Amino acid sequence: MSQPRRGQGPMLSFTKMHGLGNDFMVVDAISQPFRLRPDMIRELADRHFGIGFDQLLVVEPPGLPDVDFRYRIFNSDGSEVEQCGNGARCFARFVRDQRLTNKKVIRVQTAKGVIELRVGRGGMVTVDMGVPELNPPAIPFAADRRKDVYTVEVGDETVELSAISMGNPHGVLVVDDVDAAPVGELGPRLESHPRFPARANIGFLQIIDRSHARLRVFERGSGETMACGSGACAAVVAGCLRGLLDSRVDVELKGGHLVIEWQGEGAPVMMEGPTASVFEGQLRLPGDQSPRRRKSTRQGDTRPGHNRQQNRHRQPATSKP
Ligand SMILES: N[C@H](CCC[C@H](N)C(=O)O)C(=O)O
Repeated sequence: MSQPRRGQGPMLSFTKMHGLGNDFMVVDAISQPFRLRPDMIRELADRHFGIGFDQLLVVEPPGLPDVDFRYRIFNSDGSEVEQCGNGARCFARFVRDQRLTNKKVIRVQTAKGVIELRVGRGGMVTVDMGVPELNPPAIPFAADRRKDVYTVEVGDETVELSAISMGNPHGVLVVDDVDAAPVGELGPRLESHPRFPARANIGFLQIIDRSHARLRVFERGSGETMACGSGACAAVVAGCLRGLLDSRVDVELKGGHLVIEWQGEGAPVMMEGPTASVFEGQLRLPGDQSPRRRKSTRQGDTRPGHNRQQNRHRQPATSKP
């Protein structure tokens, strides 16, 4: 890991937050200029040489008439993605803490649509995560037709998983014991499996009873996290599709509990959980904000989830000045 370049650019204010230990650097890009290339995001995400976070969340002015903010999400590998459930709850708390709004029902535009955040008491936030997408091409997942459970070859193994999009792609396996689940071995192999052309978040779901479950998630672009909000939503959808869960489920993750509700196909998934604001900080951005010339001229796909390490030529994560 190269040492972070000494900053010569402007100071950037940020807030460190988390939802059940899924942690975020949150930036108000409305009140301050903000440009970060994927390589800079990776440096800041590093838990030894940088700030350390699973995702960077960016608050931008709305791009649609009936929306309060635009919500951009970057994984620790620098890839920009479509959804972050734990991040959405922290986003709602952040924009109120920073006095960017005093609304208690906040509509935000993500890369894949509009979600609604409802601020409750004591840092609790409920998010309408939208209607889950089950049609393979829209997930995206390679399959000749839609099924509740797919059989996927992984090396010389065969696994059964559900494929669901919550705006971002998820694969969900049902296991007997999450503590014994091969998250570290199978997670990365499925995250980058060819049947998930935009990669995927991989959930390992243990059913306790019809209204209680345990879950671990190997996240796309960040590895295993303490919690994954969109992953909990996808897991409950998978459990319901398999006839294993009822419509309201307490999901226990490593970092704590989320309550997920889904009334069935065509209905949105509702997620309720806590938020925490840990500290505020400032950093001096590197002065060199122009896109860096790289030896490899490989042009990567700039769609969410496609920005892998070797693709350095994405447009920097910028907000309109
Ligand atoms: N790694 C995810 C984004 C963050 C999702 C997670 N932190 C959540 O709470 O939903 C992806 O690449 O789609």
